[in-house]
Amino acid sequence: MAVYTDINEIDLAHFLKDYDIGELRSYKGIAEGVENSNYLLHTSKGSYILTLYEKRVNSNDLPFFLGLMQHLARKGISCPLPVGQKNGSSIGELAGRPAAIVTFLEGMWMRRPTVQHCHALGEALARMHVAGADFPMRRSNALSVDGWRPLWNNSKDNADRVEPGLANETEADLAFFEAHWPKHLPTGVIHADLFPDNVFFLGDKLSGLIDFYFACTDLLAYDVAVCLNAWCFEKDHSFNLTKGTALLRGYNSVRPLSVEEAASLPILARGSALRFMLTRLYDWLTVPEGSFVVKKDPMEYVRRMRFHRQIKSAEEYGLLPVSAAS
Ligand SMILES: Nc1ncnc2c1ncn2[C@@H]1O[C@H](COP(=O)(O)OP(=O)(O)OP(=O)(O)O)[C@@H](O)[C@H]1O
Ligand SMILES: N[C@@H](CCO)C(=O)O
Repeated sequence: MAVYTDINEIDLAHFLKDYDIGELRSYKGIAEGVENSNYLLHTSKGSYILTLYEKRVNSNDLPFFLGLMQHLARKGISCPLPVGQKNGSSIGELAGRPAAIVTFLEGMWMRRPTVQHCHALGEALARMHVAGADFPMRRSNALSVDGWRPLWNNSKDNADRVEPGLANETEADLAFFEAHWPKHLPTGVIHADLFPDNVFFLGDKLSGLIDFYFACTDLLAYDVAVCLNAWCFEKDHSFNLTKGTALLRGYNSVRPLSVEEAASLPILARGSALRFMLTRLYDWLTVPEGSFVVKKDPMEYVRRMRFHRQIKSAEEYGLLPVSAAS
């Protein structure tokens, strides 16, 4: 569960004096999430989410994350809106942690996304990319190709404990990406972690995007690749072509991928599978048993890496040829 930092009602009431969100009626920790501590607040003015940023979030990045949510919300993207303090700042401190309050989004995330959900997700992702185009701040992606080797160096000696041969397999992939990673594709603001648990729906209608704490400036098509990995594989690890087609069709209906982006999709999908394998592997090997962090299975993403190695073109993910798509 993700409540690493405990708060008490006295400190919370004191913290809330800096905000104009009414009287506190109740608060409770939210079990979901991995990175930060989240609380649901009910006040006389409504419901809010209080986030205490834990060690893995660099407080220097908070103005980017919170500024981005403000920018996207202003452009009509449904995402949490940071609530300003009376002095205008959106970042405070509580229990020794940087903390922020954002508006509560209605909806729930889909444990088993359908083809319709994948289509809606593709559309929403493209809308977010378009809305982010004039966001003035930049943040480089610490978890792109240059960041993978340092991350890998922490795990490589123990990787074969997860599966014999994984160390050599990963080394070969890293060398491949370092030599071939695309550099000249369109860039902009990407979410970089738009998994189903970060997308809320009310029925089949997408109601909002949350968790912008990996957002950064990077290749837009990389975000599409992350979503293909996160949304279009089934529990038995097979790729669902119908879901891939729906996701890409949804995306293309708002922001058509260029020919170059489409051609790079296989390497981007393979690279983003490696990125999630590496962070999962690190947690798998380092987070002690019985800790609050829910460890996710790195092998799920090793299987995806193997799948993407066989892919020759974006059509195999369901991208329709340009003439058929229009
Ligand atoms: N604005 C919001 N409105 C409604 N619920 C929210 C909101 N923000 C967060 N939550 C709830 O808190 C949970 C955890 O949030 P979030 O995903 O941001 O946490 P996290 O620790 O950064 O997790 P991770 O990075 O592992 O996805 C969500 O699954 C959701 O239940
Ligand atoms: N979405 C990530 C975890 C949190 O960012 C994963 O599934 O590995």
